[in-house]
Amino acid sequence: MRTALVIGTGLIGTSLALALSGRGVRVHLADTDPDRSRTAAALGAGTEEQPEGRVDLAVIAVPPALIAPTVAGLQRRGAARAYADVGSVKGGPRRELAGLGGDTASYLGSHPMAGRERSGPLAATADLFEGRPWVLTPTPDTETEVLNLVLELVALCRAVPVVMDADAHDRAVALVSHAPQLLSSLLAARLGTADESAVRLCGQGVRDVTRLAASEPRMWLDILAANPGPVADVLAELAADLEETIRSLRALEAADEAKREGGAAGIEAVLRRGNAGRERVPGKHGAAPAAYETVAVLITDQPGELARIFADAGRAGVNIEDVRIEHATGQQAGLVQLMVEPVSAPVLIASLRERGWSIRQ
Ligand SMILES: NC(=O)c1ccc[n+]([C@@H]2O[C@H](COP(=O)([O-])OP(=O)(O)OC[C@H]3O[C@@H](n4cnc5c(N)ncnc54)[C@H](O)[C@@H]3O)[C@@H](O)[C@H]2O)c1
Ligand SMILES: O=C(O)C(=O)C[C@]1(C(=O)O)C=C[C@@H](O)C=C1
Repeated sequence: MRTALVIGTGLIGTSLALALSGRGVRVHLADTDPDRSRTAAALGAGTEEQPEGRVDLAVIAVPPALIAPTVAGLQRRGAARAYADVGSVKGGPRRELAGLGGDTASYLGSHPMAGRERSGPLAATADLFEGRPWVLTPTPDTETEVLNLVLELVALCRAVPVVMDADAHDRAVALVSHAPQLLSSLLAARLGTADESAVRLCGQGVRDVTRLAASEPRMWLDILAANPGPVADVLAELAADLEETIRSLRALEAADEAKREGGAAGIEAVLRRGNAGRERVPGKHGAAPAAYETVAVLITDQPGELARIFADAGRAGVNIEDVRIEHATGQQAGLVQLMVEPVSAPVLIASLRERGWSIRQ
């Protein structure tokens, strides 16, 4: 692929444009908001100049409801050899494109399973998709050249291609992406009206489960409106689980010992089912979940502390597999949790202590 046109230079469009530009593709950028394409260009994602002829691949990174009309418009002016979108929902846009009389053979619906709770080009990073699944939904009429160009896009972004049927994809993301977004919002919404004395106690657990609640509501309304049935099905099952869990908790309050035992068994069953589900969540780079050991290091909240800790870990010859930062409320300090291979943990602890770091165990 030599040339690409990215329509919609928000988080996803700019991230993939940065990856393509960084690997030598000439990328043209377009957005209905000129500030966004200007910002993306200033970040090095490509040029705001529009292409003179047809580009190899047009990537449509606009909200789901606008994908089909945008693809159809580009196809009418023969903008590219192939068209791919990156929307979070796949069945609807393909059917809408067919309804608009668009060419479904030169279009391939795709969805990178990577993102974040922030929107816009300033949140973009070139490595956003590295090692992440990127769903492709070809149909029997998809042209081979189109599939190959989109596979090249995925390879240039260092993601892992996964082929799926569009409707099966939509049912899958209802469970692994769309319902989690709503559950995060629902829980965070409870904090909105909670007493300040409760909110000030927020620790890492509630931060983890409410991260997604910071997402852009308009974008998510668009995503959920394009996949309402499968998401409602997941939530209905969860509602049944919640009712069962509430019954168990009420039983734990009962005077009758047998009832309390039944309640405890119900709660334990939920927690164990949770353990089993969590174990199935793939680890980094789509690999099997890894059992890392956590080394917790106290840091002061000042510039360069994180860089220094990473450099010291590097000097100890230890690879950091994952990292989390916990900020202490009202203090200029925090706890950095470094996840490492179990064999590396003692080496890292000894080496960091030697270099003056305070380790929490
Ligand atoms: N945010 C995520 O985590 C994530 C992850 C994977 C896929 N997606 C999908 O990627 C797409 C883009 O999401 P995002 O998070 O980058 O959103 P974003 O809000 O950061 O960016 C969307 C951009 O599209 C522009 N835009 C809107 N209508 C346009 C039009 N008609 N023509 C040109 N530009 C237009 C907006 O001005 C904006 O800059 C969506 O379809 C979303 O479902 C999002
Ligand atoms: O990690 C996040 O912040 C995301 O919300 C990313 C996430 C996801 O649910 O995994 C969100 C929506 C996308 O369509 C793909 C990825």
